[in-house]
Amino acid sequence: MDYAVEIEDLAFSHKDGTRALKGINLRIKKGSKTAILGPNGAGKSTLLLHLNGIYLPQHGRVRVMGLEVNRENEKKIRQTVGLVFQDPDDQVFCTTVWEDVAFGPMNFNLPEDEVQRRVKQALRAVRLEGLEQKMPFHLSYGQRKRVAIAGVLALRPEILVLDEPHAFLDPSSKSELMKIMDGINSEGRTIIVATHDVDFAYEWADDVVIIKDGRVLAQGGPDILSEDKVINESELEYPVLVKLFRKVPEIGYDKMPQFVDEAAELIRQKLNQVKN
Ligand SMILES: Nc1ncnc2c1ncn2[C@@H]1O[C@H](COP(=O)(O)OP(=O)(O)OP(=O)(O)O)[C@@H](O)[C@H]1O
Repeated sequence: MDYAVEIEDLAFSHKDGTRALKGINLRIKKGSKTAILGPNGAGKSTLLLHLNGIYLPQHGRVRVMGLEVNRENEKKIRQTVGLVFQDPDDQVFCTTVWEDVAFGPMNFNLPEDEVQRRVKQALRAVRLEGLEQKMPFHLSYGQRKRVAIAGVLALRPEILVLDEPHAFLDPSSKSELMKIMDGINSEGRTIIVATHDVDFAYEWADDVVIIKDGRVLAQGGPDILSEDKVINESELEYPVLVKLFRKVPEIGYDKMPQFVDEAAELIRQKLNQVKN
């Protein structure tokens, strides 16, 4: 099995002494869509910041695409792993949208025509064409978030890491972002998302990692989000579909539905049985 991320016994304390990570062991499959879930303060952001070397391991090790995360590999790591912060205002700072998205590729000294090509493609991917000359400051929050994503996409990272990409986005921007992420994943890139949104994780991810109190509590397919033990220990909630189907066990199902269409089909089958 090929892994995009391999973490062994990672521990990390912040400068004020807060022990944010207390021995994380985790492997994330290459090409997967992985959701990292956990309550506030669980250590998700601290973990993500280790994936592109913003934080370096104080104890244990982190490898991305086989590369050890350490100071010597810093430049390669930043090219391999693109990190989109929770708040776009921590990331978007240039005078125009175009300059902002071009900033990363220019910093890697790519030729001018290659920079132009990448910026154009990244802006197309996040559907921000036509806003190239706007000041990011004059855009909406959701649009600034997409500028931040485009800036990372323009670096063509093999692993894309997003911290709470849905925070403060309206429902249509959320589903648009989901399509953008799926498009990037279909090119074979690994996508890792930290989120509080269990419904999103249940529907979108093919691997779910639950972090609590600086440790990995559980990892597996999205169906782990229907397990009592996992939900009780993690302080998360069941996804809405799971909540609904747990209340009507008489519908009868072999496997808890993961998608609305699947759930609708089960209900339809049950109604037909009743009618006949
Ligand atoms: N820069 C920092 N300095 C000191 N403590 C920090 C810092 N950043 C995070 N922490 C602490 O480390 C722990 C883990 O925080 P982290 O932000 O990684 O959690 P999280 O799971 O991302 O939380 P949330 O879901 O609320 O964003 C928390 O106790 C937090 O207060």
